Amino acid sequence: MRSSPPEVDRVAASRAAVAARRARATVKSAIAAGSRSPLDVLRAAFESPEGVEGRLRVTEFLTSIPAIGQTKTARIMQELEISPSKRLGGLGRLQRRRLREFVADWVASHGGTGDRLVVLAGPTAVGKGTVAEYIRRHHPDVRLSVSATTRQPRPGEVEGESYFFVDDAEFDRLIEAGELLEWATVHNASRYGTPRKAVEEAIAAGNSVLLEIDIQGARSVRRAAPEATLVFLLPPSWDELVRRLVGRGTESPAEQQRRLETAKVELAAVDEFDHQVVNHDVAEAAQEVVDLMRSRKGRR
Ligand SMILES: Nc1nc2c(ncn2[C@@H]2O[C@H](COP(=O)(O)OP(=O)(O)O)[C@@H](O)[C@H]2O)c(=O)[nH]1
Ligand SMILES: Nc1ncnc2c1ncn2[C@@H]1O[C@H](COP(=O)(O)OP(=O)(O)O)[C@@H](O)[C@H]1O
Repeated sequence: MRSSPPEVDRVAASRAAVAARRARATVKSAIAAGSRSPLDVLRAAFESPEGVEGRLRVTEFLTSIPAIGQTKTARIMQELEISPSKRLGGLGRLQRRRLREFVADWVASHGGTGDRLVVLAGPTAVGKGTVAEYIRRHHPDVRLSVSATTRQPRPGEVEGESYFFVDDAEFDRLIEAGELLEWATVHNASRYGTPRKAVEEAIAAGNSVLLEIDIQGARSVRRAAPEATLVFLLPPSWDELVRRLVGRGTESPAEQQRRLETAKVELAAVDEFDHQVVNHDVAEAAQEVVDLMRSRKGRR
């Protein structure tokens, strides 16, 4: 005999589903923030397949691990021969073993001492902004530094998200007070600088921070923080760089010409950098940068 009308059952079931989703989100954030080891989550999932951890999809679990994005997850799933719909609790014995071995290797080679401060620089229009934006959207564990600038906001740009827009007097004050980790005048136009405090606080809290700045700024960071990792974003070819600059259509032909002259000089700086990433495809370049943020073996 029913003890409650069907609507009550439905409400209770949907409440339970929301609670279960929340619980899974909590586990994922804990993995992403590094406060819970992925191996510990696997152990819990295999012990009680119907528990929160056991109900996590393998894809959700993998993408929660810092430096594993969607592209890499798809590749791992294929290698481990696990279908994308599988939950951790629903894996067979062989799949469990393969996944555990994979995660143990990953933790051993990526855990703990990842490179915390990473600079992404490169010539004009190579795609720095595009790759940084992709990382912001797909890798929420990576903190992107928000620069201060004296340039005017463009339509759609948000104060404190795109930049901190300040006037010349305030920028002078920031420099004098030592509040900038580095700063530079970019494209002979406006001044841009990295607020020091936000970077230091994020690193102290155990987060990785990415600075998308120009090449002069990258050199200043190297002086101020020698432990930082410098990544140079390269275009697939010179012609493609020209196409991207022209295609973006945000500069006049004269300004484009000037920037291309600067780009030639900047490309010569590539050897000063720890790593080079070619921006063929935005998602792949972003994944490479994120991987470098964690790899201990990556440094030259
Ligand atoms: N040194 C330095 N360069 C920055 C900083 N923030 C942005 N930049 C660089 O300033 C340049 C101009 O950026 P932006 O005004 O967004 O214009 P866009 O590159 O033409 O879209 C880019 O090369 C950025 O990498 C910063 O804090 N410090
Ligand atoms: N991998 C890519 N393939 C094709 N076009 C790209 C790629 N990355 C960026 N772009 C395009 O190139 C132009 C310049 O990119 P942008 O991010 O503004 O460069 P930067 O910040 O280095 O000056 C933009 O129009 C952008 O959409």
